[in-house]
Amino acid sequence: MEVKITIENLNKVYPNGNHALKDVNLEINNGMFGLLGPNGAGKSSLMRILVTLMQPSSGIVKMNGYDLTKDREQIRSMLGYLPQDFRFFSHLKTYEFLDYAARLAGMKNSKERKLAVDKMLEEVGLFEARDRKANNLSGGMKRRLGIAQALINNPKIIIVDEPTTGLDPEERIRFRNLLSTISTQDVIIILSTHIVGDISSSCTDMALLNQGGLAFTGSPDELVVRAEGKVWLIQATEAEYLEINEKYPVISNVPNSEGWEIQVVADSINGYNGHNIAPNLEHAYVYFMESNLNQWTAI
Ligand SMILES: Nc1ncnc2c1ncn2[C@@H]1O[C@H](COP(=O)(O)OP(=O)(O)OP(=O)(O)O)[C@@H](O)[C@H]1O
Repeated sequence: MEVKITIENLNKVYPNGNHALKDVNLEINNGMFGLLGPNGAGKSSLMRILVTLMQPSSGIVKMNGYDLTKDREQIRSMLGYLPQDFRFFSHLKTYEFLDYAARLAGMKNSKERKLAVDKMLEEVGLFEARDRKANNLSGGMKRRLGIAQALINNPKIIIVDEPTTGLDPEERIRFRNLLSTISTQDVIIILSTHIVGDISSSCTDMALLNQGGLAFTGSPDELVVRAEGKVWLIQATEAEYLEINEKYPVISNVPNSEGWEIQVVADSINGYNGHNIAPNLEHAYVYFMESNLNQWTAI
């Protein structure tokens, strides 16, 4: 079944006057959707509104036709949420914790619950660890238990806030692959992150938030296209390198026999010995962040 979220003219102004979301318009369909932006961009504010933990100041959000502010019961039954600072009760074992989450989600029949908990533990690769204290699991395992509790109620919309922060690369990849697998099951997964790599490898669509405003929506590939002709590979002497470092955002620097081979993101590199190379999403993100926002006309 198709799932759909529409967000119209969404604003959030905190009581102290902080305007955290400014006229956000967005449509999200089945699959994995990446919400990318630097710290303070408004990602968590948007997530908290979507999971009904916070009211918007104005605007309309609909999920499969249900209105976020009027149909809270229906909306909540569709949602699974993994917050950024997810914690466990220290005394619970892994399966006890998931059983508890299942009860909270309204699964009353204990036999059915046990089946669902075991199945979910298998799915997230924690069945072997089911008797371990949840608190003693590794960082990656804790995140996987976090996603398990978000999924136990078969939600149609799964919202995951900064899920890979603090994970080592192997755990990060494993977690991303898990989300990718889930995203094929007729659900929407919204993944909020400031880590570009989380988006490029797994999301079909994305949005870029900056200072509360939506600066880009589309596929990661469409964002990359915007940086075409803006990424340069320069062969520089030591003195040039220092100069270039002052002028442009340097993406990478590799020493070689003639000095440095440097990647920079810039509209042009007057006078230096360099040529354009194909951009990737990280380049595009840096280009976007460094450019004047006016060049990136809001959609
Ligand atoms: N409870 C609050 N009261 C006042 N201002 C807030 C509150 N929560 C967030 N803000 C402000 O709103 C803006 C957006 O914050 P938000 O946490 O949504 O951004 P974010 O993109 O999730 O960043 P981070 O990754 O750092 O959490 C920031 O300027 C922040 O200081």
